[in-house]
This record gives sequence, structure tokens and C-alpha cells, in this order.
Amino acid sequence: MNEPQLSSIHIDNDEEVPYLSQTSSFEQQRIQVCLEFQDVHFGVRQSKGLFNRKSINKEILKGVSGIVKPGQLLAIMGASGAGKTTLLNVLAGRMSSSGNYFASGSVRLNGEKREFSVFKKISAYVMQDDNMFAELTVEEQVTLSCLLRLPSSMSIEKKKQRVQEIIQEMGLSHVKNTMIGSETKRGVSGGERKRVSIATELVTNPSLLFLDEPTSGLDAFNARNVMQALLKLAQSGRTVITTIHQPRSDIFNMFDMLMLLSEGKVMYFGPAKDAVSYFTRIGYSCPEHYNPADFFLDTISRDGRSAEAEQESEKKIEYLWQCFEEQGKQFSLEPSEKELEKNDVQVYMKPSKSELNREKFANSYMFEFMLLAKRAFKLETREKASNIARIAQTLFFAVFLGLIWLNKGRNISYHDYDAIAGILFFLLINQSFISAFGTVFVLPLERTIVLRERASGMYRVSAYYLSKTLVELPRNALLCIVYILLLYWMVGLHATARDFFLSYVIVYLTILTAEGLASAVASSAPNPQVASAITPAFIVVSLLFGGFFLSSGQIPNYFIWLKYLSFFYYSYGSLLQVQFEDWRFYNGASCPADGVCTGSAVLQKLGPSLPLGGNIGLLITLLISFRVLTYGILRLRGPRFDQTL
Ligand SMILES: Nc1ncnc2c1ncn2[C@@H]1O[C@H](COP(=O)(O)OP(=O)(O)OP(=O)(O)O)[C@@H](O)[C@H]1O
Repeated sequence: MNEPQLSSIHIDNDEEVPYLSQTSSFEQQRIQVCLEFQDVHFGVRQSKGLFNRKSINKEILKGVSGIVKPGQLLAIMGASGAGKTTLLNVLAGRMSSSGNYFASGSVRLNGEKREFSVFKKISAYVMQDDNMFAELTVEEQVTLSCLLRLPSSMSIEKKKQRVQEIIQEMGLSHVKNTMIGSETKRGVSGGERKRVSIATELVTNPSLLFLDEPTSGLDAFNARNVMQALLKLAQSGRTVITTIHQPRSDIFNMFDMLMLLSEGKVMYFGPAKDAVSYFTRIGYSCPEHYNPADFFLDTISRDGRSAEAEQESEKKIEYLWQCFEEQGKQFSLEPSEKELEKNDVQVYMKPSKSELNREKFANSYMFEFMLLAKRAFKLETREKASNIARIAQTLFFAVFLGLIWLNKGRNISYHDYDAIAGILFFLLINQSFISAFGTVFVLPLERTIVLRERASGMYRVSAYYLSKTLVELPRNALLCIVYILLLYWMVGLHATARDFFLSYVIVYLTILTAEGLASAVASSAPNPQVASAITPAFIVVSLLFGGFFLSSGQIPNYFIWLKYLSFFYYSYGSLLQVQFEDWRFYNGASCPADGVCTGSAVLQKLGPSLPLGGNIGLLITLLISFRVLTYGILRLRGPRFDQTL
């Protein structure tokens, strides 16, 4: 068993202090973090139109400052569009580095500019959408996160113990063996799903927790449970920052600190319990027995119902902002050295050299690969509906096509060779579409989950994609053999063991290539709708240049290159060769005038093709190229965050 080792950060007297526990006593090992942000401005540049190169700047955050200390729960509240999520993303260092925006100000951690290599390890971010696989149980989800994110130096037993601790801490013990589920699949309740999301992020025992609207979409009871869990996390010494839209009064009372944002400006920042008296002082009294959260939102929101109301509310927002600038800041902002000491916060935090050099991922490639392969296998075997649909489709088409071309291959006459060519091409089309569409609808959804996991640094994208690809191979192989067996027998194709085997391999490779093409398209599309709209175009072009509809001589010179990019061209060419190579037509019938009465004459007539080995080789080349392209796109479209603030 590996002995746990403590990684460390430096404090100013150069002592090393533990910051991420690798023992089971996580609570003792976590450092406390004070997050301070000063004068944060953030805006986006929006282009005026497709043909207009000028852009306009839209300022979203206009000088936001605040401080959150260990043990505190800060709620960022405001109307829709006030800038809550933007602020949370800036504070969490989650601004996409590809965005066209401008940002200024400072975000400091325990008084120092944050070092992102450390920040990533001591913080966690829970997104608004619970992007998790519906078919995993609660325990499986948390366990996978734990095994992948905690370092290899920590024993598996200790990691598993940590899983149980977190499940307990999040109040999920009673549902740990229940499937997570989704909107369309019954699983745990919405509130429990949100707590699973939080538990997934808690495995590294983060000191700092960011949450985007953790109660959105939940009923009052579940929202309260989630907030109670957050309060507990804060009370155990963590620094918790959450955006929230319209909390009930009992939830409002759980906040330690409150930030009210309106149009990117701070209307109030300070202890939540002092907010009502502050607003009374500046002329806005909250009616008795009224939910303060509702009152604040009504007061600080822009009223767009009429031009006058809008003008009025704009004036009010300006006034509230001026008031806060002049008098409200007494609540904030500078943490005194004394206060930091009182809170037992390390004042100066820098990563040691060894820390900076440490591996980006917690575990070895092989370990990641094995765990992800196990998950991919579970997901595949548990997706019952799609598996049944796939099996039914395969059986249906094999029998349906078999009945259409029944016995056509037996005692074939030279009139019938085009019928055989037809079925060979059609079976390729049929299998390609089925496999491509299976991918198109699944991959974009899966990608959002993978993006979240990668943003948390759980694993390498290559380990994910390779494991998924390999796990999916046997299912396709099985379905393909059933399909080919039935068709072969019903149509009466060339029945030597070699030809059967080669035909099977060619169709199987075609399925994998079509799936590869669909993966490349789907991984670049933003959602399944876009992916399903684009993918057929690629497949149809491949079809057109596949050799059945257009012979080489009919293709205009300027499109000839498309033939070489068409995977059908190689698979159809090789299937024809396998079937017609030494076929003799119709016993005893005399050869027609055009001399097409042998398999090789048919091949000649259908146009020149590469040798069988060349066709199969190029099909495999396309298959690998599409897969590598998918990997490249997944990698490029991975989460990259700006680290300037
Ligand atoms: N990348 C962007 N490009 C253009 N506008 C943006 C961008 N990001 C945010 N905005 C705009 O900035 C404003 C603040 O957005 P943000 O998502 O932070 O608001 P919010 O307070 O979290 O709203 P909600 O409660 O509805 O989620 C909105 O008007 C939004 O449309």
C-alpha cells in the first residue's frame, strides 16, 4: 500500500504547510482561504454584424469589490442579467480564454495574487446544469471522481473511505445505489442530483467552493436541503460563494454575506443580516413580514414595463450605487492582518517548486484508461433502450433486405450482377447511417459532461476517447456479424469462408469509419440538433462519390478528389472485388454480346478500382484519420481558462 504524502505550499517564512490532504482526516488538512476581489471590471466586445468589422464594448461588471473569509457563505443576488454568473466565473478563474472580452481588477487569495496551479487544486466549481451520466448510481459517480482526482499516492481504501464520508456529508446515503437519472429518465430527485454534483466536486476537499445557481429548478424543500448542505460546508471552514436568483426567506437567513448586483454594479455588499437596516437607512424600507430577498430584487431591478418606469428604475439604481459607493463600503473590504490571523488563514501563499512541477493529472494514464473504460462499459450495457433499438434495427434491415434480394446470388445470371452490386452498396449505406446517427445524438450530450470533468482536471482527453472507442468495438462487431450472417444466407452471396470473413471485415470497418466521421462532426457541433443537421451532408457526399451512382468517368475533374475522400469508394470497391473476383454466371448460358459473363468482366465494367488490399488499407486510413480528427477537436475544444486576474 502506498504511504500518503503531503503536497505542500510555501508560506512566507518558507515553512511548508500541507494544503491537500492525502490522508483520510481531510478536515484537519485543508487550508483556509480568504478570497478578495477589488474593482473588477469585465466586458465583452460584440461585433455589429456579419459584414461590419466594428465592435461595441458591453461592460458587464463595473468595478465590483468584495471579500469572503473562511467559514463564510457569500450569496450573490440580482435580477436576471445582473452579472452574477459572470462575476462567479471571474472569481473562479473560469473565463474562457477564447472569449472576446476585456477584464481588469484584482482577485487575491489570502492577500496574494493567485497562482492558478494551486488555485485549481484548492477550489471547486459546481455548474448550474448537473452534467452527469444518468445511468450511473450516486456512489459510482462520486467514486469515479474520487479515484480519478485524488492522487495515486493515496490508497484505494482511503479513497473509498473518502467517498463514504462525502456521501454521508451530503446526506445521500439513502440513495447511494440509485441511478442519478435525468429529465427523461427517473432517478434521484432534483435536490439530490444537485447534491451529487456538489459531492462530485468535494472529493478533493476544496477550501473554496463556487456554485452557480445551485437551487435553480428545485422545489422549496429541495432548495432548502441544498442550501443547508452548503451552510454546513461553510461552517466546516470552507469559503463558499454562490449565485442565487430568488431565495425564500429561510434560505436568505442562511447567508453570512450578501452581494446585491444590478447591471454589473454593487448595490450592497456586507453581512446579510445588516442588509435590511442598510436599505432602511438609505430610504428603502422592507415591509414587515416580507421576504427580504424579494424586497431587494424588486428594489434593485430595472423595470422595463414602460419608458417612465424604466427611467425611474434607472435613477433608483444609480442612487443605490452612489449610496453604496459613499457609505456602504464601511462593511467591506480590506482584511486586516489581525482578522486574517484570527481566522487562521495563511497570509502568504505560493506554490513550492515541487508543487509547480507536479503532474497535471493525479493518476497515471493507465489508471485513468481502466477506470474510464469500466465506466464506458457500464454506460453502454445500461443504455437498454438504445441497445434494444440498435438490435431491432439490425435484425429488421437484415431480414427486410434479405427478402427483397432473396436468393439473388444463387445461380446468378449476367442480368443480375447489378442487383448484387445494388445490395452490396445498400447494405453499406444502411449500416453507415445507423451507426453514424447513434453517435450524432450521443456525443454532443456526452461532451458537456466530459467538458465539466476535464475542467476539473479529472483525466486526459485521450484516455477518455481511447477507452470509449475500444469499449464500443465489440458491440458493433456483434451487431455486424448478425447482420452479415443473415444477409449472406438469405441473398446467397459468395459463400466461401474467406469471402464471408472479408465481407464481414469490410462492412465492420465501414461502420467504424462512418461512426468516426459522425464523431468528428458531432464533436465540433454545439448540440445534437446541429450535429444531426450536418452529418447527413457528409455521408451523402461520400455516398455520391462511392462508385455506385457515379462512375469515375462521370465525375467532373474538379470533384475527383472527393472520390478519394469517400469511404464508400473503398468499402464498395473492396466488397465488389470479394464478391465478383471469381464468380461465374449462370451455368451453361452463353455469354452476351458485351462479354460480361464473368466476375472479372463485371469488375472491369464497373470501372477500375484499387487492389483489394489497397482498398482495405485506405479504408483503415480514413477510419483512423476520422478518429484522430475527433480526438484533435475534443482536445482543442476543451476548457481553457484565462488566468490574467
Ligand atoms: N459572452 C457574452 N457575450 C455577450 N453578452 C454576454 C456574454 N456573457 C454575458 N453576457 C451578458 O451579460 C449580462 C450578464 O450575464 P450573466 O450571465 O452574468 O447574468 P446573470 O445575472 O447570471 O443572469 P441569470 O440569472 O439570468 O443567469 C447579460 O446581459 C448577458 O447577456
